Amino acid sequence: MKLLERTIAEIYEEIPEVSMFLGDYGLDPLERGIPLGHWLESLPEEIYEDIGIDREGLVENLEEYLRQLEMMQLGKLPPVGDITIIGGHDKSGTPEEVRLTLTRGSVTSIVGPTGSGKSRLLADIEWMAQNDTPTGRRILVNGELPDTDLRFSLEYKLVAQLSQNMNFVMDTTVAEFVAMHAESRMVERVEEVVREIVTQANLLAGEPFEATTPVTSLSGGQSRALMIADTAFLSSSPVVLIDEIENAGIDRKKALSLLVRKEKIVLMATHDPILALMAERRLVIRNGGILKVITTTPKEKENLEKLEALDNRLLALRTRLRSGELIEDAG
Ligand SMILES: Nc1ncnc2c1ncn2[C@@H]1O[C@H](COP(=O)(O)OP(=O)(O)OP(=O)(O)O)[C@@H](O)[C@H]1O
Repeated sequence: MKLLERTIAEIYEEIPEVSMFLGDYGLDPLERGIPLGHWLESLPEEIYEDIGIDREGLVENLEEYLRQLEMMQLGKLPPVGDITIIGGHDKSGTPEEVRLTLTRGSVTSIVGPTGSGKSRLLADIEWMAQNDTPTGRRILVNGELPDTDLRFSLEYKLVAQLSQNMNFVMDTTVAEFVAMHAESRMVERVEEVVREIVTQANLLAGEPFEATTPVTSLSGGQSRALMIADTAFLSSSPVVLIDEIENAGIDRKKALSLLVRKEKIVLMATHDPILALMAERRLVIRNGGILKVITTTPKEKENLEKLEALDNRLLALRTRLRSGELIEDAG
């Protein structure tokens, strides 16, 4: 039920801080058996004039206060060190014999044909599934069942998603955009953090951009680089899910190492062999289930270097193509 529809007595009982919030405005409801919304409506105009805020403003401030309160309480929760995926079943109901723990600072790739269930696995993690999704999987946090409040909290996000397309609609500069995020995260030294994020994003992006560039004029690669740096530095979510980072015109290796350095648990669904081998483990999905868990072998890591050399050659060809050259020698 919405806050304003609940009685003041109920609210005070559950969230005593609300009486402190109202007290700061010199408000102290005597009759507490009525809904908070009714009481606020019943207050004469002069009172709102005295406290210098109208009813909507007061309600907005109360909502913001409650959001911050919730974040502070969540901040006191023990940090997430690892998550565990406990297998359910595939699309045919065959049990998935898996119990897999992913720790901070690790990268896991998810591979499998289209429609095999890669996104479903990411969604199970995002929702901290408890045998209540089509796969029957369960997700543990720090080896334990996650708190129900945590599961359904709007503020606490276990997962930050990086999707292929970033569509900026606001007319702000890069610096303003990042500063807004930093402020909403209640970060201190906002300017310093903004500078760091823009620098890091520039290291990932093929073409440089400035803090003063409007976000709407960033290229696909630049905006993706910005979102990755922003997530690494500002997102409090311990888990980062990446869907198809390929073709984004960014340095994928640096992007991953930036996220790992920030101690995230990174999972990425990918069809790109370079990305798949950069991960230390890959989950092979088939028919909705985790078929195999492969640890990247030393031989594969060696091959990674060859694949990167190949990729660089392709990249060079792409650059030549773009600049209008003939590609008669593909070497
Ligand atoms: N174990 C399962 N049991 C039942 N349904 C499942 C299971 N796993 C996945 N599904 C369902 O199968 C469908 C396809 O899965 P999903 O979209 O995750 O595939 P995908 O591998 O991400 O595909 P793409 O590569 O095309 O994005 C979805 O409707 C999903 O809910």
